[in-house]
Amino acid sequence: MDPYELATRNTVEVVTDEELRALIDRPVRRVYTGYEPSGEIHLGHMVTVNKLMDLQQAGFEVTVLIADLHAFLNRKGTMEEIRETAEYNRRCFEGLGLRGAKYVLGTDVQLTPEYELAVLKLSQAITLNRAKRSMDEVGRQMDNPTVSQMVYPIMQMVDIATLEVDAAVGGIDQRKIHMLAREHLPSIGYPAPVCIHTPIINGLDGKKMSSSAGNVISVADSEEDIKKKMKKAFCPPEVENNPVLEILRYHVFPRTDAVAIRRPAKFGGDREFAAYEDLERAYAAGEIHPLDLKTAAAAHLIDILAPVHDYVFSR
Ligand SMILES: N[C@@H](Cc1ccc(O)cc1)C(=O)O
Repeated sequence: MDPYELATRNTVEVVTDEELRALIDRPVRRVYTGYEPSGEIHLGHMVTVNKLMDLQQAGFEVTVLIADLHAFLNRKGTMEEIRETAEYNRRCFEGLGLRGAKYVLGTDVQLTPEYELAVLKLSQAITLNRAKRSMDEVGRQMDNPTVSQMVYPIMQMVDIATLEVDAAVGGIDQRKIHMLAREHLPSIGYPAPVCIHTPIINGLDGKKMSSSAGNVISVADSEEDIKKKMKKAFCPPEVENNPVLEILRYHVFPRTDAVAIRRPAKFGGDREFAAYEDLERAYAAGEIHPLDLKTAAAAHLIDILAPVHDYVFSR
């Protein structure tokens, strides 16, 4: 696959397309994603992990920021609690295939005088209103935001300059922060980053994904857990809001050449798909039973996650 196609497949938006094309022509190109340390690394995180792997294959140098201070500012726990999950998360990302990436812990780069000065400069240029709105889909309990949650997006902007990356990858929920970065980083002497946005996928029940709702599959899940959860997954006969199809599209196809759907002979026997679009078309046409779709998705997901699970927990 050519670098442009690798960079853009399964994205919802690239800002801007021309800038991405120009970047791909440069001999050295750097991209990053930041993650707040999280109790479990799950299918939601894996959408951007897969995109970073695409970009690595497209010749980008990849940095993964484990944003411990950001998690703290966003009221996700004490610094000690967050520190503990940070190391675990790094193992998960490596296990998922992000080897050879540069891993940076937020607190290791965010407490220098230069970083602080950049934060202060930008904080003087950005209105409270813009800062707050940029956190709409990222901040916790934003009906009652803290000052730290206004510092958060500004630090995220300064991360881009500090890590010296040309491009930022994130879910579409990062869009408003990224737009602020594009607008304001030039004022501190740093070029506007190219922004690559991936979709936010639904939980297994078709509702908003959340670890506490238990509607996610994570790296910590065993084969049995995955089977059980997939069996219960919401899988309507249509293409819209279908979490099983989303798993096949964003997690299975990027990591495999072909997906086999096993069907009883009386329903036409097995079928194999080399591209997601073909499978989606067949499903929409009623040629694949939801149960057979689920079984195939579960089997592939197990193949993908079992070695990750082993890597993370075999110590
Ligand atoms: N805002 C990201 C985390 C993040 C933090 C700092 C960054 O520089 C980048 C990303 C999230 O919602 O999880």
